[in-house]
Amino acid sequence: MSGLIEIKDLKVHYPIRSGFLNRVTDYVYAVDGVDLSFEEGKTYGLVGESGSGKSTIGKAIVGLEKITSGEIYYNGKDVSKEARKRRSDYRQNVQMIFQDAMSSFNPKKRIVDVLAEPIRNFTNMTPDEERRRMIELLDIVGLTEDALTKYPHQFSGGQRQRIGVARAVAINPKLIIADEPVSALDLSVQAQVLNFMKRIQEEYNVSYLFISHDLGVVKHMCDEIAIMYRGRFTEYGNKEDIYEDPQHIYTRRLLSAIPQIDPNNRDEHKKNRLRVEKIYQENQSKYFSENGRVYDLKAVSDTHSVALKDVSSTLEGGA
Ligand SMILES: Nc1ncnc2c1ncn2[C@@H]1O[C@H](COP(=O)(O)OP(=O)(O)OP(=O)(O)O)[C@@H](O)[C@H]1O
Repeated sequence: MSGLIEIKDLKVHYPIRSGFLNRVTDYVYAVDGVDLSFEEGKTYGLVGESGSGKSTIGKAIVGLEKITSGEIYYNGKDVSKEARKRRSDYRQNVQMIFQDAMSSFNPKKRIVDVLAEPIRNFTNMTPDEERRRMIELLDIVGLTEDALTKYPHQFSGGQRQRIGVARAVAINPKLIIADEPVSALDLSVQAQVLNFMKRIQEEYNVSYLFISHDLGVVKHMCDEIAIMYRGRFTEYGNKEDIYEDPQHIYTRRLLSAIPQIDPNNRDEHKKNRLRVEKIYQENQSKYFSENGRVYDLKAVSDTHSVALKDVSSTLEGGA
């Protein structure tokens, strides 16, 4: 056993019920035999098309989804049964950031209560220590103490997501599952949140499982990458190998959907970035078309590369 947390042959099958008696007639094999080993302070990317099972893996690891079979080893012990217990040592060490902080925060709770919840659940801090910890957490995500008395709706989407990051790291977890953490944000804000996540990693040596459909963001954030297709990993490896020498046809197809822009050509990069941001701001919509092709603007982000995902064929196929 080498990793901090090890996932062995993880399966999550959802029963499909039908008929008058509501009998189980089939299963959705959402996750169907996945192995993953997390080391300290590293970021693992999980990419794949919609419905391939990415979120289900994340939820199963954090204990929000019941696993059908497989093991989760933490400190050398199989904790797959305790993963769903609210206050176990494992649950303290594996936290989650959701795509939309607005829906994961209770709108009636002030930020002081949002941040205090994990601290009170998992630590024995005095009220003074608790407050100091909250101010330290806000500081690391670029916010000040006055945020504590406000409500979630009083912040911008990016600020809320930064508070989500602060809450996830509040009790020093070893692993944070980040499920599409920036895909609901405007392009200009995405990079900011990602940079705060990187800074937190440097400070606390936390590992991330970074779930995204955006290969540009994954390239920027991750050390190791798993490509997922129909509940399984079709390819797994370090970033360089996956991007420079993809072995599997499905990975090649995913990568080729994103035209790469030479990262050394800064002028070109900047010009494209500004162009894409302008298009996004003007359109405020997911898709935009140019020269007969349709592009997915939400697939555009990342501080180092700018790319438009050509989704013409998907749309034509789905129409
Ligand atoms: N509670 C559920 N009951 C039945 N099927 C489910 C349930 N949750 C997810 N699924 C199915 O499991 C499969 C994997 O879903 P999952 O949400 O993990 O995919 P994903 O790769 O995260 O997709 P997306 O990128 O769209 O979020 C899909 O076919 C989905 O419809």
